[in-house]
Amino acid sequence: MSAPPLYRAPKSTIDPDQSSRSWLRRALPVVLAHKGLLLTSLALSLVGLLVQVQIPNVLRLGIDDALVARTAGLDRYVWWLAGLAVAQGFVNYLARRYLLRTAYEIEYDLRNIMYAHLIRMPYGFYDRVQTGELMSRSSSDIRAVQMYLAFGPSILVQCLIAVFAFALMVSIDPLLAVVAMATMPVIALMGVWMRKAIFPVSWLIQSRLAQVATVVDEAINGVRIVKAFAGEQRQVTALASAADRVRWAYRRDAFIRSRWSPTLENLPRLGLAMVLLCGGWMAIEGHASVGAIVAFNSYVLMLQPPFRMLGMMIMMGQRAAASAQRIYEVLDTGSEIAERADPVRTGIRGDIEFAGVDFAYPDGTVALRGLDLRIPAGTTVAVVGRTGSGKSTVAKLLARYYDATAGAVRLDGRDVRDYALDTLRDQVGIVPDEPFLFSVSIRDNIAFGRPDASLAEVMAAAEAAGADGFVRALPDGYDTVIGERGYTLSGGQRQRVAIARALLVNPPVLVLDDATSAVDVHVEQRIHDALRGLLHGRTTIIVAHRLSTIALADTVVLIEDGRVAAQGAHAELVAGEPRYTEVLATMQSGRDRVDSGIDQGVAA
Ligand SMILES: Nc1ncnc2c1ncn2[C@@H]1O[C@H](COP(=O)(O)OP(=O)(O)OP(=O)(O)O)[C@@H](O)[C@H]1O
Repeated sequence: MSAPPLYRAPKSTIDPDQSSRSWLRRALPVVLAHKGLLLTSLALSLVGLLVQVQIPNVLRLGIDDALVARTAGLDRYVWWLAGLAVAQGFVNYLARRYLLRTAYEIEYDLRNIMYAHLIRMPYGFYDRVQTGELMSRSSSDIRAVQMYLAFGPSILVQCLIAVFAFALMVSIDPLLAVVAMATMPVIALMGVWMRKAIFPVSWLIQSRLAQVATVVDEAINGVRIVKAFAGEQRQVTALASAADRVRWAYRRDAFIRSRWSPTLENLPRLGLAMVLLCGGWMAIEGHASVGAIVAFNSYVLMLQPPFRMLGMMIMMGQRAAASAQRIYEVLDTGSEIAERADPVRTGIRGDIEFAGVDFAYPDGTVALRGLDLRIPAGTTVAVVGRTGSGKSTVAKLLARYYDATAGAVRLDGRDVRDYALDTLRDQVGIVPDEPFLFSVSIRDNIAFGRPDASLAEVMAAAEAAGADGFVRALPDGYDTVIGERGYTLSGGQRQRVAIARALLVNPPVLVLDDATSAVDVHVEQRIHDALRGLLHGRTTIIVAHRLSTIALADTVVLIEDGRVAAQGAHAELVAGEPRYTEVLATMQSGRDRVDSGIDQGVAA
């Protein structure tokens, strides 16, 4: 069995109780958790800047002293300039390394915070949201926020060059310094306008990218259905129309960027012309040196890259704000299935009671109406009923996938809401009719609930579930890695692996929700024989669509329209409950078509 990968928990969390705060304040803990790295990178950037702003000054002294006045040798200034350039390059390299490390640490944390939240969300949440939407919030939205959180402070530090350059220019010539920086207030104003214009488009882009992800996700996951109904062209058209909506949003974005960015970047260049005009006039009049004009020129040029980045940062900021809100929407969705403060963690015997249980799914569909049912520990009950009558819902409430709208579901006399969720789900094993398998080995699939199980235990569970024979015949036996979702196995084989998975955990309450529907009657018979031994002492609920399955149970519960219509031994119900015989007849006619009536004999 492969060793579980190491897990490093995120160093911080995003508190859901602070939804009124600005997105940046809420994200601050994630940044501050890496403040050591971030501050080192910012400090290094600052040192780089301090070195950089010295360069024009040395140039000025070189020109004025070595070229114009000839009071000093040129080589000294050349060495100084070369030394400063090398020092600046080295410091910038270090700053960038630290900055990128900060960025990826922040991304790691954000991803893990999001995933830890998603994986704990209840069934009801996943009924409502689309996978593609969640995928895009967990990937591109997180990337957008990470970029801004890590690179934003660094760009702001870079922009400090304006302050340093201004200070140095003032020390050389205050009047010329004011002229060189005259465009700065206009730049600040434009930045504010641009932010306002770009935010709605950023929001649109991110939500439309999520729509594309949803179309792709459904088409890939449903590719077998798409092909079965020759729906390829329809899917291509659906994607094209989603992609077209993204393209429209990106074009709006590009339009806004192309209108504002060049102006924002080039405004400092206007400063160049003004320096030449005023500085040139002052030099002619003898109020300024040629070296000072060259230095001012360099300073103004030096301002351009940070201001280009400032424009980018404003765009990034708006995209990050939109993305952060999309991430917070998920993080702020609380789990409706909450544990009480001091949950019960004791094991159970398996007494089950539904007392006046009403239940409606989050979309309002009423599934159970005043359901009363008692299943004593250690018994096996078959639940039958027409399709949609509420059989699977009974199982889902038992394991607290959902909570009852009214009434109570009790295990050993205690409300299921009193138990710790992991305790409850360890005690109640559910095998659904369409099991999900992971793209790992069969052994790891069976051992999913007990990763520490030995191979012998895995094989014993597989044997009981009737899976051992076909697994041994696979090329790598239990080590065979199955294709995505187990599609390289047949439906019946997948079901048997899922039964083995539940049996390995050996829960005191086992629910088989039509778990052998895709297995042929002979194999089902063998599984039942094995289960009969294993079911002993365990409370078992079998949602049954076959007479052969019902034969396993001590009692049968007939569910109609979300309530218990009748309960008793199979023979009693057949004798005295016409609704039961009606349901059996419909089950049987459906089965007959599948099994050619083979299993009628089993029930008899
Ligand atoms: N996730 C869901 N969201 C909304 N409604 C649901 C959901 N799951 C089931 N339902 C509805 O709840 C009712 C009961 O469903 P349930 O799955 O319990 O029926 P069932 O008796 O197990 O049916 P079947 O024998 O076909 O599996 C049905 O009307 C169904 O449409």
